[in-house]
Amino acid sequence: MLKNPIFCAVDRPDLEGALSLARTVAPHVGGIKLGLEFFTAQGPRGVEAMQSLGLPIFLDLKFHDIPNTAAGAVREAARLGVAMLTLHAAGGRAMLEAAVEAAGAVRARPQLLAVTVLTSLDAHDLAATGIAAPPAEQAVRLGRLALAAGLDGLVCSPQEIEPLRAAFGGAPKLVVPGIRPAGAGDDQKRTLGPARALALGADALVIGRPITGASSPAEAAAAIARELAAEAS
Ligand SMILES: O=c1ccn([C@@H]2O[C@H](COP(=O)(O)O)[C@@H](O)[C@H]2O)c(=O)[nH]1
Repeated sequence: MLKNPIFCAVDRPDLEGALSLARTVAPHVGGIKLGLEFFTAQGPRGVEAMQSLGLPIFLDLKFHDIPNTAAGAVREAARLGVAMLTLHAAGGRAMLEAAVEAAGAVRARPQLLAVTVLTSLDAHDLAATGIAAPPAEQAVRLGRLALAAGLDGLVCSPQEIEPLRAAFGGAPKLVVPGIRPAGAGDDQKRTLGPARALALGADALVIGRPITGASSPAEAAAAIARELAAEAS
C-alpha cells in the first residue's frame, strides 16, 4: 500500500485530549479528521494546533447555507491550510459553485468534498424527510450535482461506492465514513468493513470510534492499517 488511507476522526472537544489521541494514532494513520465537536470548542486555533503534528487535516464542517454565507465560511476555512473541506451537496448548485469559487481564491486551495447522504440515515429516514429515492439513487443524484459544480470529490457511505464509481468513474475522490466491523450497533446505518470499502474503490476511510473507543487506539489503528496493507498486497 503506497499511502495509508485512514483518516482518524478525532471527535472530542478538549484540545489536550485531542492532541494526545492524534499523537497516539499518528504513526498508523494517513490523516486526522476534525469535525463539528472539536471545531465548535476549539475553533481555528485548535486546527492550527493539530496541524503541528504534521498530518493532513480533513476539516469536516459540512457547510450548508445560502451561497454567500457558505462561500464566506469556505474562504475562511480554506485559509487554515487544511487538506479537505466539506459541504452538503443538498445545499444546491449555486451554493456549491460559490464554494468552489471562494476556495479557488485561496493559496494552497483545499480539496472540496460534497457530503451525499449521511451514513446515519437509512431509506426510512430519507423518506421521512420527503426523499422517496433509495440512498444509493439519492447519493448518485447529489454526486452528479456536486461534481458538475466543480467539487473534487464526495463523502459517501461504503455501500454507495459501487454505484458512484459506475456513474462517475475513477476520477472523483471518494472519502468514506461509516466504517464498521460486521455487527457493530450504533448511529451508523449504512456501513461496511475497511478492507471491503477500499476494495470497492474508496480513496480514504474516515474511522472514528472503532479506533478512538478502543482500549488501545494505537493498536486498533495499527490493526486496521495492517489489514488494509495485507489486502492491497
Ligand atoms: O455521512 C457521514 C459524513 C461524515 N461522517 C463523519 O465521519 C466520522 C465517523 O466517525 P465514527 O465514530 O467512525 O462513526 C464522524 O466524525 C462523522 O461526523 C459520518 O459519519 N457520516
